[in-house]
Amino acid sequence: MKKQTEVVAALIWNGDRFMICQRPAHKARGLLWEFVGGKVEPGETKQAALVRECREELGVTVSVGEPYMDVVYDYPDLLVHLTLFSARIAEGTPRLLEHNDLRWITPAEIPEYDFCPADVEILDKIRANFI
Ligand SMILES: Nc1nc2c([nH]c(=O)n2[C@H]2C[C@H](O)[C@@H](COP(=O)(O)OP(=O)(O)OP(=O)(O)O)O2)c(=O)[nH]1
Ligand SMILES: [Mg+2]
Repeated sequence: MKKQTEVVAALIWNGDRFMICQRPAHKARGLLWEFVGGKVEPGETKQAALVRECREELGVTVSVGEPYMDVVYDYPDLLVHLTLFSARIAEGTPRLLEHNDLRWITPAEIPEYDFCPADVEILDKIRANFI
């Protein structure tokens, strides 16, 4: 049986737009869009992991809020348990230290992007909240 991998990610709003990031081409699920984040390391809290990942990937310090939603998704290579937290940027301006691209989009623009399959359920919830 595949071991479940804990992944954390950030839902960051700026007015009526939220941030999405395009995964680098060379990684699993390359060039698909996602929420910034990554795998929780052993001994680390989810919140601390999210702060670390946002520093590593975008060079910003985030303040982590409440969990917005969590999903489990069974990829061929990985069983992901993804927890998406509401977060805000406390310090810094996002830089592409790892990602291919970054956009701030409205919920109405969600269909224009190809997201990681695990995120689809989350994006449905975001859209539903803004209809
Ligand atoms: N960060 C992030 N990962 C996601 C999302 N949706 C989704 O299916 N994933 C998957 C993609 C990856 O296979 C897995 C782990 O994310 P990751 O590649 O960002 O992990 P990481 O930053 O720790 O990178 P690495 O050390 O494994 O290279 O979770 C999402 O919205 N954000
Ligand atoms: Mg990552």
